[in-house]
Amino acid sequence: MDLIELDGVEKVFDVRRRAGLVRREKRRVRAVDGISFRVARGEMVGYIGPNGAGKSTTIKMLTGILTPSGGRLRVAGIDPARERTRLAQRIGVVFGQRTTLWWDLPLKDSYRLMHRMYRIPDARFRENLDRCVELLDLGELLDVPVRQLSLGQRMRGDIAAALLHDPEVLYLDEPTIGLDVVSKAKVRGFLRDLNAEQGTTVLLTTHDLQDIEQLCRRVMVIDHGRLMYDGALAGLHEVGESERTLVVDLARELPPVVTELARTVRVEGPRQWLAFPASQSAAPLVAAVADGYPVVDLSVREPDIEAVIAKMYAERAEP
Ligand SMILES: Nc1ncnc2c1ncn2[C@@H]1O[C@H](COP(=O)(O)OP(=O)(O)OP(=O)(O)O)[C@@H](O)[C@H]1O
Repeated sequence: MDLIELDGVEKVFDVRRRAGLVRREKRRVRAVDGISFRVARGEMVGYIGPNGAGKSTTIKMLTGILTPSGGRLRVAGIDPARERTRLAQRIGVVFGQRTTLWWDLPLKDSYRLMHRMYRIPDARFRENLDRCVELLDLGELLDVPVRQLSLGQRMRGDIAAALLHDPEVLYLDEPTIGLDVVSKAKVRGFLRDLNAEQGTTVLLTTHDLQDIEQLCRRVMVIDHGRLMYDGALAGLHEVGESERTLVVDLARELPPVVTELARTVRVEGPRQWLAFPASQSAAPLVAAVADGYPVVDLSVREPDIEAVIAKMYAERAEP
């Protein structure tokens, strides 16, 4: 069953900006320009794009904070803008850059307030809180005011807050921003387990492509308010025409390897780097190199997803 449905959704902002001392110019910004997609229950989907692409605007429409200018949007069968309060019971939201917790209160008091706000049955609240406290390592932090928490601790506190009422859908906007390697690993591990064990549907916006690589099988790329790609992460390599690299260790220093199957892009002593299209098998290249050169060792490096996406954005930006 599809939990999130968008059909030709648009959001247009009218912005006034100064065009001289007194004159003001009206400008229309198409932040979201006719987006359609479906997310099935239990999916974990990455939603990525460069700055200003329209990601936050989409998330805000999905939570009901913003009303679409056009198109049709449903979350769990609910029109978010019309029934924002009813939808709030079904969704959880985490904004990495902002907290939903009460700054001066100890973490546990924020949770108590949410208990009441969302009218969560006592037993369910206790069970969910216990699970989050254990899995997100919050035990020592419950009595600490939020303003005294580190960024990573606060983020874990925020994720717990978003899950106390058992939402079916969780929107995460930059959940690992500014976190160190250990905290990132903790957050990612928790989200992976949450999705696998509770079946929570997750829509994840991030600039950290490792979040996507480690968590999402499906990724959507948005740019200038339009959906540019929707599919498996692996498929992005083909769209981005990326290359894999065959690293060859030769028995001695030799001139660059010549083969029509690849380009030799780097030579350092007896080691050479040969780039070839990611969509092609490495086998014929390996055979050709081993046949013509004194090979001691070989390894294949996969394309760097960040390079693929950067290339994709750059190509789209060209007129
Ligand atoms: N309230 C608003 N009023 C006017 N324009 C807005 C408003 N909110 C967003 N925009 C514009 O809409 C476009 C999309 O913005 P949005 O915040 O959705 O991008 P984003 O993909 O989330 O970017 P980032 O990665 O920087 O957070 C931008 O051009 C932005 O300036």
